[in-house]
Amino acid sequence: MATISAKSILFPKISSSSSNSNVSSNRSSSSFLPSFKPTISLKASYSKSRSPLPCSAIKNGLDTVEAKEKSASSSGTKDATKETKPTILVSEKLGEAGIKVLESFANVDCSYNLTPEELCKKISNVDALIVRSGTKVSRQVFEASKGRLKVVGRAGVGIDNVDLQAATEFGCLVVNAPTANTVAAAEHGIALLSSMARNVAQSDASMKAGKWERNKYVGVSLVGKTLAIMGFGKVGSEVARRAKGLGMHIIAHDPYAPADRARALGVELVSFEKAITTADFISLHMPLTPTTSKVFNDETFGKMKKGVRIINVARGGVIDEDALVRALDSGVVAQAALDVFTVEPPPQDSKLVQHANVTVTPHLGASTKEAQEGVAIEIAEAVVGALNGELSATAVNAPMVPAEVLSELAPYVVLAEKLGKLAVQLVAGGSGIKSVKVVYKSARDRDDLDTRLLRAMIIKGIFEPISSNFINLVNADYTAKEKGVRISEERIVVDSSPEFPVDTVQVRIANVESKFASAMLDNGEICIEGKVKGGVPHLTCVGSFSVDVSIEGSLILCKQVDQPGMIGRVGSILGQRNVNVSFMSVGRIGVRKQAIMAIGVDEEPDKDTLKQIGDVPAIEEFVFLDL
Ligand SMILES: NC(=O)c1ccc[n+]([C@@H]2O[C@H](COP(=O)([O-])OP(=O)(O)OC[C@H]3O[C@@H](n4cnc5c(N)ncnc54)[C@H](O)[C@@H]3O)[C@@H](O)[C@H]2O)c1
Ligand SMILES: O=C(O)[C@H](O)COP(=O)(O)O
Repeated sequence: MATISAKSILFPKISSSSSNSNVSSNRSSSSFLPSFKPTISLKASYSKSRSPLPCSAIKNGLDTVEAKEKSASSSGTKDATKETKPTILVSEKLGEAGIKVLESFANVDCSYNLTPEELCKKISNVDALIVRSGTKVSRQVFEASKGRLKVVGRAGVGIDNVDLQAATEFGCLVVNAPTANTVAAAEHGIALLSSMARNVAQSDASMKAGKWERNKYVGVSLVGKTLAIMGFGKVGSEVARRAKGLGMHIIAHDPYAPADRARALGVELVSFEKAITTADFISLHMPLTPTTSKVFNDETFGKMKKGVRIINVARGGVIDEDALVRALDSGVVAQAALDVFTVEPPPQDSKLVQHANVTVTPHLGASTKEAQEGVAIEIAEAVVGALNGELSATAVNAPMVPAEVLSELAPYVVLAEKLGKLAVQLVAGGSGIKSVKVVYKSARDRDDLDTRLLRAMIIKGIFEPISSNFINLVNADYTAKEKGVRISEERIVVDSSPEFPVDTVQVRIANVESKFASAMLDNGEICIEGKVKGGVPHLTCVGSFSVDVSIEGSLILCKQVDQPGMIGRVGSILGQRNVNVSFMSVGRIGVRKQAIMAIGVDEEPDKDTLKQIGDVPAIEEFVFLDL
């Protein structure tokens, strides 16, 4: 059985050597990969010899550990437990419960208020980084990590402070904690809505200044007023639910929200135009993206009802803050209540913050004890899971693959990587790969096969041996694109058992020369095909020759004229050189015609041995493939 875990789709597993380190491993084996039993123990630390993924990220990690071990042992201070654990940097305050989860698995470095330079300095020594909204995880951070940083955990929802493009390019998974602070943010939105309408903050300040200004702070009622929710996602829906209880009429604008969810809450989904022109109150709950940046500006404020009131617990950047000051000064916007700002903290002399009709809080939406504990546990489990190689349900820059799909595809994932690795070794040096086609034959409907994992693993198999990059599900497509290689896929429905997701997988590489001409089809493509038999990946076709060998160890492919004694001849050359043969298979186009002999070997034969095989007169060509 091939020694690779489906978990390595994401990362080589890092696990703690402490006794409770298997908490998340157990979770992963039972809930994430329920039926797949990897040959690497879930409790084992990864090691160089076992690692199925020779990659810079692994090497960096190992080098660090090994270097530490060397220096520690020479100084007599070796602490094996500490050295074998991954390191997680927490750069902003995280709930205690989350820290405990992290500490049971990793060395945890809680260093708050780091400057960008300090963060870049630390980052090359950590495997994961956990942030809230106050840490900018820029491209420089990923560059400075030199491939060691594998996961960024955002303890909250908004990931606008993380450079996702850079994370993806560096193969770093970004996960967030999208649900635990929803209610807290919604409650804060309602708190701002009510306190703004009744001038709570202003009148509080006035009284504390010794005044009693009952006429100045007459408020407005909420009942019967129209509230427009901009962004009808998790927080927006919860704000709607609560505002309905206050007797408000709720409309919402969200280009992506399902109408039935809105209907179920008695909310009418409307256009942006209708929302901003008819609302008495506008509450913002969309993410900050290039499309939503400064979407509230002079033009859009100009269309609003005079005296509109605005609440923002989403992101400061969705409002053009200078335009809001102008709209407040002109009275178009009567009041604003803001929890978030374009720059946080905003400058002390900010006209917006100082405006008499503005209520502000310092980004407190998620700051309840309950939400912070929840977020901390949610992100800690996601980060530990990701370091364990699991695909996170809250991955932001990788496809989320349901556990049952992953479990079913696990043996095919191994097959896919091996086929990629095999195919690329058949390409003659100097032939630039431009196009790879993957053909999946399956008895299932075309739509009933999620090929993202398989495609990623084929890309990994092809490119990892010929690049210094560590390739995983996060960056596989990006890597292929960056290298200018077009990956296309074709699914062919065949008459076989629908019990298995895939019957065969073919990898075809066009417009290249091959080291082994027999691997080419008449159309000039290198083509190899494999299938899973009894859970083990098998090579079933090379060019137009059928073979049947399990893909493990290394392989010698020989093209010969089919004749008696060939297996014995090659077998005895290998035997004399003490190279153990694990299997042999001959595929031929007809009796005594062209044939391909596939020989599995446990050791790599030396050059002389390979030359002796090549010198056998009936052998026309041969190639040694390292799997
Ligand atoms: N102040 C805080 O402490 C705090 C706390 C939690 C969340 N937030 C912020 O609140 C926002 C919403 O969080 P969420 O958990 O509800 O996220 P969510 O992803 O569940 O909801 C966001 C919604 O916005 C919609 N959307 C996207 N583009 C839009 C557009 N152009 N116009 C209108 N709607 C659009 C999406 O379809 C989605 O339904 C995020 O920006 C998040 O960072 C702030
Ligand atoms: O997007 C979020 O989750 C909120 O803005 C919370 O941010 P915080 O973790 O910095 O409080």
